[in-house]
Amino acid sequence: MNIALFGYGKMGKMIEQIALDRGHKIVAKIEVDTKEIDFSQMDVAIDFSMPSAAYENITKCFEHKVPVISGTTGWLDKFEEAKKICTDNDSAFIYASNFSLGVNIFFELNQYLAKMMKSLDQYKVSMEEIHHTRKLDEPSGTAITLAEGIINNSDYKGWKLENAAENEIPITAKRIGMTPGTHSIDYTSKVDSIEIKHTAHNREGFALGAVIAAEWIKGKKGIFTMKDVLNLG
Ligand SMILES: NC(=O)C1=CN([C@@H]2O[C@H](COP(=O)(O)OP(=O)(O)OC[C@H]3O[C@@H](n4cnc5c(N)ncnc54)[C@H](OP(=O)(O)O)[C@@H]3O)[C@@H](O)[C@H]2O)C=CC1
Ligand SMILES: O=C(O)C1=N[C@H](C(=O)O)C[C@H](O)C1
Repeated sequence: MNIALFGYGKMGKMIEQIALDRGHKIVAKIEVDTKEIDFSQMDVAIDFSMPSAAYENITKCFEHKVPVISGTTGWLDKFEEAKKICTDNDSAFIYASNFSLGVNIFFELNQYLAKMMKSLDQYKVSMEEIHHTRKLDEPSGTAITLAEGIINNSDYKGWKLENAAENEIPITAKRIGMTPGTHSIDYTSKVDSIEIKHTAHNREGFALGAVIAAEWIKGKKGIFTMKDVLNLG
């Protein structure tokens, strides 16, 4: 399969390696806002660029009917517009705040736990995410997905990084060294705590998930999620 990489930083380089190992060809590596891009050879585009660049990269691909796997976080204020452009152009799209198998299982576990805790008012939820110091956005896209998973299955109405109200999930974002990505959710009562946690040991899981998603989406049309790709029920 011919893959185009939009963004050739930490993730782009790791995706390239995994894609080559799995027998794919990299037909473009786009690092800046290039005007002259040849879309004709691309079976699938994978965007791991920057919050400020993702929307334009993704929608340009849709206009050329190239399916997109989008891992860039921090641009979701334009997500609905991007989905519309995908549909209008009969293209295909998967956005995931986290492409790793482990985190996608963790997303399911988080929702299950939120349902169980919904009626237990004695427990208060909080979340912590830790990433490397080069990360541009906070909280992480993964933390936002986790918060949405709780909000959709409980009486919590939103999330906040600071000064969360009683019905909002407080999220703490820490930036420490080279940390690839650690997310934990804590329910605390006066007598005990329940914590679930996912720790990425490196970026390989994210990159492999993105390549698997690219393989899965080739030839499809529409908007999908990693739950479709991984058959997680
Ligand atoms: N969904 C997931 O599973 C994961 C998502 N991410 C997200 O992916 C994104 C990238 O992460 P990471 O690779 O670590 O970041 P890096 O900063 O290492 O790489 C980003 C790259 O994008 C390049 N870039 C800048 N402008 C553009 C543009 N207009 N078009 C294309 N590329 C451009 C940068 O070039 P230059 O340096 O020259 O500016 C840089 O090489 C982040 O948003 C991160 O949060 C990361 C890991 C997993
Ligand atoms: O920027 C990163 O590094 C990561 N970003 C994603 C996020 O914002 O959740 C996924 C992963 O945690 C690594």
